[in-house]
Amino acid sequence: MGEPAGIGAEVAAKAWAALREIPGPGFVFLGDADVFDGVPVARIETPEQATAAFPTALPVLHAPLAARPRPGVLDPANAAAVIASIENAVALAQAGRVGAVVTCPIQKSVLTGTGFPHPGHTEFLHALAPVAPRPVMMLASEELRVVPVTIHEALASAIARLTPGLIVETARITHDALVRDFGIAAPRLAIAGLNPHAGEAGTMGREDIEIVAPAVAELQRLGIDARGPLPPDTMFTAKARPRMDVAICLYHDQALIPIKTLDMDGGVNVTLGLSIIRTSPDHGTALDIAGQGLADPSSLLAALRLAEQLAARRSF
Ligand SMILES: NC(=O)C1=CN([C@@H]2O[C@H](COP(=O)(O)OP(=O)(O)OC[C@H]3O[C@@H](n4cnc5c(N)ncnc54)[C@H](O)[C@@H]3O)[C@@H](O)[C@H]2O)C=CC1
Ligand SMILES: NCC(=O)COP(=O)(O)O
Repeated sequence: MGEPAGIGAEVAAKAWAALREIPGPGFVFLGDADVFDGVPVARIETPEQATAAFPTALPVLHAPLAARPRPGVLDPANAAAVIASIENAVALAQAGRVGAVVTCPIQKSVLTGTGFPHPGHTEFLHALAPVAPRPVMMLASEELRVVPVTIHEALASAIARLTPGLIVETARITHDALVRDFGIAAPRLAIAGLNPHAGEAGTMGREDIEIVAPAVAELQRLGIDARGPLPPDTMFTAKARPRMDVAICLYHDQALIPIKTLDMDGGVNVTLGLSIIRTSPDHGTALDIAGQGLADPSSLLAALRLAEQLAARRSF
């Protein structure tokens, strides 16, 4: 469902309209059926009914919101329903009743404002369905995959928390997921440096020498094809991108700026290190355009396509 005041329901309805006549499993919306205006909705009782309903109506497992949503106007009264829809989706995936969870964007500050302890889906989903020791966020598009080692935290604390161990653990989880879920036999990892020019031999910061380089050495010792620390300003160029299967970046924006700049429409957020499959569009709640019919469903469609491919690989 995502944030009810955002564009989640609009892109879900547009994605349904785009997919309804295409053979495939379809999807079921977990949330309030009454948020859809001018869209045929099928209130189904079980997720198993979704595929049959999909060609004629948007299947919804109805769970009412506490307050009627107003586009662009956040209401903490609906936070519990937003959280419950994520929990319910995960429970259905854990029970094998759906192949994957595709989340619509949440307004993180609203949830944390009500005492929700997780900074984003990624951390919450890992608390619900962990496999690896930590959650890993990957954003993937046709021409680039990126992973931020630190995720939803202030830049100062992200830098303070960097250790060789954290980089190695994140890179190993990423490597294993690329092998298992993406079918890449020997993934090539490009590890970003932290400082300008990857520290310029220590003259612009010691972190690249003391934290990143030892992590790269350890990954190489483990037999992983890892290179770095690479100067962050040139590692994403058109010539450099084909030389990597994933860029391991050190903080959120180092990873997300290049991929969103290159392909905001085709980018998909995938959580690694879970027992279930989870994808999501790369964009947020877009409160500034909510309720105006302007929201582009491309990234949600890409997230649905990738979820289907990953589920097929795990033989759902
Ligand atoms: N997976 C998730 O739950 C995510 C949630 N968010 C949350 O979304 C909220 C807003 O974040 P922002 O940084 O403002 O990013 P945003 O992606 O919501 O919006 C940035 C700009 O892109 C436009 N935009 C976004 N998606 C669009 C679409 N599908 N079609 C047309 N235009 C679109 C918006 O109108 C806005 O001008 C924050 O609370 C953030 O935490 C952000 C990213 C992912
Ligand atoms: N900017 C990406 C993002 O915030 C996605 O977070 P999550 O809610 O998927 O963990």
